[in-house]
Amino acid sequence: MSTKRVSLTQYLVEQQRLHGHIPGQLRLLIEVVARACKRIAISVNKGALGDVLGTAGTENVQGEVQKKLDVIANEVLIEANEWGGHLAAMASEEMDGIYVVPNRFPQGEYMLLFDPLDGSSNIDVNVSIGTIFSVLKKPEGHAGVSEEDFLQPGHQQAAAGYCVYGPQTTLVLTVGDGVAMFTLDREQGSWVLTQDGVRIPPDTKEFAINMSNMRHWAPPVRRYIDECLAGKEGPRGKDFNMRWVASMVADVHRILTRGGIFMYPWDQREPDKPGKLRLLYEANPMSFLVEQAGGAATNGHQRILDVKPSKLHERVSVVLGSKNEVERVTAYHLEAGGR
Ligand SMILES: O=P(O)(O)OC[C@H]1O[C@](O)(COP(=O)(O)O)[C@@H](O)[C@@H]1O
Ligand SMILES: [Mg+2]
Ligand SMILES: [Mg+2]
Repeated sequence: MSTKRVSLTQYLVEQQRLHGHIPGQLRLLIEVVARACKRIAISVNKGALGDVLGTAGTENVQGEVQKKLDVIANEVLIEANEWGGHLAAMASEEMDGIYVVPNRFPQGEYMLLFDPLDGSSNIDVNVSIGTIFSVLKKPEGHAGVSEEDFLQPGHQQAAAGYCVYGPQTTLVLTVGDGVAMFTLDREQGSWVLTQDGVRIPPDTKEFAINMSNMRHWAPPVRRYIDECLAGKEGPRGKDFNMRWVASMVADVHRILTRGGIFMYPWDQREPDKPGKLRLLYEANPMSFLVEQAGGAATNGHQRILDVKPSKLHERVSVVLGSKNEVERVTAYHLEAGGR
């Protein structure tokens, strides 16, 4: 496919018609999500002019202080999608339970999960933030929809993606046939395909981790980072670079663009929590994208996409990116046993 002015709609129609990858309902659902992201991008760009910075004065179910944009982005996604007619229910980082689409709206067979605003700590300092989403099919065989229906392993996702609000606004998408990137053309108001068949190189010299947590890490993570830090003279025989944006969307976008490894591992500050990031609407969609681009994603012990969730806001340890590095970190965990 030529990358010359192919719109998101054209790309999706092609996926639907020529390759038979996606049903019509899913195509339209993705278009609604993309439209919502455009609206969120407008609010993000307004910043102080739109009175969207700062805290909302409320907390979400996970005890995190909500920023105004967390709340705005959540509302935009719900409002856009409940009219779409393709959904049975939605779930979000910012909502305690699931949101069943009321029956005054048209009903559909999909379920949408999202982190409406990822990288909240970067909103007020004008650093890249994003929206992450995951699409599941509602299980057949029963009427209605419950929280239980959302607890599917990530390999069952029908589609996943994110939108990064940075120097450019970019939508990154997979429907299970590779990864495509679309850049928002603000003058035209349209998403233009700017990269198809995204590939993550298997090797890298760049890692992303919050180093301030080093003293709390488990030994396998410590071992991996120590070896990277030892550089040319160490066991890896090469110098490594480090990047940490602290917006998962931006860190994963860099990895999809030029490779690297991203880790938010379990640590001993809260030993009962498997990690900081959420499985269903952060780790799963990102893992689907990374695998579709030839990378790997594990929780240190197993493929993230094979983890069977037990609750909606479940957390997970995350190691993702360049395949050979992710396999190395996973091997260190398996050798060490335990965490
Ligand atoms: O501030 P820390 O500990 O480095 O954590 C950064 C991580 O937290 C997150 O911001 C969590 O996402 P939310 O902003 O959606 O809560 C990730 O995007 C990022 O990777
Ligand atoms: Mg997040
Ligand atoms: Mg968030």
